[in-house]
Amino acid sequence: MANAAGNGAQRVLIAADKFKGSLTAVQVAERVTAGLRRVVPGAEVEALPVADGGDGTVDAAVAAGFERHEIKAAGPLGQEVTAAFALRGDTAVVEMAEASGLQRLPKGVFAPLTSSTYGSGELLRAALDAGARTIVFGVGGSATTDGGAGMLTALGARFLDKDGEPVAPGGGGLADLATADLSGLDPRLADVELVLASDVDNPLTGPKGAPAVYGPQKGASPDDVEALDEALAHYARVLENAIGAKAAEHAASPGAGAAGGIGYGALLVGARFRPGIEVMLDVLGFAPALERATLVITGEGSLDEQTLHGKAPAGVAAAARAANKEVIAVCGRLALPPQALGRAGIRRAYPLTEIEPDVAKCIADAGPILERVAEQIGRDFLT
Ligand SMILES: Nc1ncnc2c1ncn2[C@@H]1O[C@H](COP(=O)(O)OP(=O)(O)OP(=O)(O)O)[C@@H](O)[C@H]1O
Ligand SMILES: O=C(O)[C@H](O)CO
Repeated sequence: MANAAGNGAQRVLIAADKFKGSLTAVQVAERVTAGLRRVVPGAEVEALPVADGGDGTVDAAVAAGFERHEIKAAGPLGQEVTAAFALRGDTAVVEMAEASGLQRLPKGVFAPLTSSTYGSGELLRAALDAGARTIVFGVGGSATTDGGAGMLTALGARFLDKDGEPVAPGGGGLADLATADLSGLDPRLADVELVLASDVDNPLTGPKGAPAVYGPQKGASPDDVEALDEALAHYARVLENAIGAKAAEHAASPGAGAAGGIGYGALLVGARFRPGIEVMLDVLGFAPALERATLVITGEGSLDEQTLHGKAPAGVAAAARAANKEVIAVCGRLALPPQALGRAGIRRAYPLTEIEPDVAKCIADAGPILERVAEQIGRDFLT
């Protein structure tokens, strides 16, 4: 294939997300760089691992120069976990999945009714303690469906049952909620810019709400989904009694249903919703890197229908297309036809399965196979 630059002087920007389950975004960038350099030893390559607010977001920020801060926080089941946030100057990147993500559950365990976001609130508090004035709150990949009640509790809110006792952790416990009191919320929240960097734009409840759409991936049965939907709707009504109509407006807003409704909790404390990949591209310094590039390589584990709905490669491709830069993609598996890729601004995708048809092998041996894929890209675009 002809080199798009026509003179062998491509400047490549690798801006890919992780291959979930096989490679981190940093490893994807390293392997692609290694493969390209094997074909063109002096290739100009810049790596900018990306994330969409879900798991991997703190790692991407750290790769872009943020400092990693670790704290002990509550995991989804209340167990102690080590969770990190990222800080640069007075901007923090807090990833809810660090404390409350699916990967924080013991292997094979799901707890759709009882998982709590308390640890995410502890992470936000730690970011405030560290002096953050802007907090990018990346959400997605959660184990939880508690409407952010755990997070708000860690930040000073009180959620009580009819006997004045705290309700049980998790979305299930919200069915017993009688009163909500937000008066004790950390006052520093009023002074920070809080950005809800969300992977999805669902409302809190209803057919497109958090329990119905994302409950099943957290192990919720149809009965659990119904119970969670009712509990979250009840929670929103109790909050409406406590703070007025804006509670109901937030529940219906885009992103309220992100990460089991933690989006709703974040909106209640003044967060502004933005698509996660857009926020992260800003935070990571994508625009200046894009300006330097002539060819962009994006990607993720599975390029599929979901990718087109605001996932990292779609966000990267949209920004690159707007800047008139050529975009190709690497992925583990490819489930999109060339026309759909084209519409998303991706000229060509290179799945690992083109080299190794056995998906299990592609996952087990992802790094070396990705290097071979990158060698092919080097031959197609850099020589
Ligand atoms: N090395 C690989 N080879 C083949 N398929 C892979 C490989 N790594 C990951 N996958 C596929 O990609 C899926 C993960 O997809 P992906 O990395 O796009 O994350 P996701 O589930 O869309 O979540 P997120 O929104 O966090 O990116 C895996 O379940 C698997 O099917
Ligand atoms: O965590 C979740 O529920 C999904 O990633 C959607 O935000």
